[in-house]
Amino acid sequence: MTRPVRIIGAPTDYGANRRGVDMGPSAIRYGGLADQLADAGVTAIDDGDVEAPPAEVRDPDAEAPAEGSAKFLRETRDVVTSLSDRVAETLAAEERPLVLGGDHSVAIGSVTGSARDADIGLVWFDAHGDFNTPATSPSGNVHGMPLAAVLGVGDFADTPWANADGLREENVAVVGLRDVDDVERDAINDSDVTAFTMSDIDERGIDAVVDDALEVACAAPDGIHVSLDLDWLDPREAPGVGTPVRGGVTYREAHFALESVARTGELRSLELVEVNPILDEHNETAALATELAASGLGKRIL
Ligand SMILES: NC(=[NH2+])NCCC[C@H](N)C(=O)O
Ligand SMILES: [Mn+2]
Ligand SMILES: [Mn+2]
Repeated sequence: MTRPVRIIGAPTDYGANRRGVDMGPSAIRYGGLADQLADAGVTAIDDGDVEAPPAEVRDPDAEAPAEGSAKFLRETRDVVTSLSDRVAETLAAEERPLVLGGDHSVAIGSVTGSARDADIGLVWFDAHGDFNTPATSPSGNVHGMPLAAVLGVGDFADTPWANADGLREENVAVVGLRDVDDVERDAINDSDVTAFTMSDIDERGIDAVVDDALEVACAAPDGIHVSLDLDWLDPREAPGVGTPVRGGVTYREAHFALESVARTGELRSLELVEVNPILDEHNETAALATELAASGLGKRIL
């Protein structure tokens, strides 16, 4: 399946704890995305960015819920709703969306768009569970909530714009967990999502864990969405992220995982999130994101 790739930037930082991740799409483009995709042998069309006014431009008090519940949820809704449409239109045109974040809240748009009129699987590569809800979040940051949002977990059951129609917990795998909040841990354990921690990777190796994760996701009939939070990698490899956690996967483990994604032939849509160029070292995290995208889209060593 060599569908053309359509690049869609979602330059938000509403959901993050640190500013700057809204510059992620530029950093990733500047970091060599077009060249990497050419190396992967894919035709890429850059669709520019969805509209996402900087947080300063909006009135943060307008209809904002109380601090600690969900900050900038209204702004997030506006952006992810248009992103969701762009992703769905891209798929309807037989193209493959490549979404560039932005903070991880943009996944609400990518996943709802990808799961519109389709039953999809989801692989979530992340140090974090992103399984909080406005009621359980310790921070109020929506980037810690998108997986719960698309699955309609807890109070997100009453937030239809954030729920993905064609996604079931049984087809969701999270890989690389190492920083999970207490209530979030219970919610993950109570769900039908399959979660693999860094300890699972230590014990079984990246190949066994990624194989299992892909089996969970690829059981869905219409392909998989892959959401790659760059904080999945160890901060030594990916310093340019807002919520770094020690003990992440290595450079080669990450490439291997994305190469495994490409081998399934089931990749429907892909996103790269949480690249923060302000915190980065010479744009290396953005450049790494472009390389991993290429591996996911079929770039091979030989
Ligand atoms: N996409 C991310 N980087 N998420 C980090 C979430 C951190 C923490 N669990 C929170 O809810 O605030
Ligand atoms: Mn994360
Ligand atoms: Mn995340």
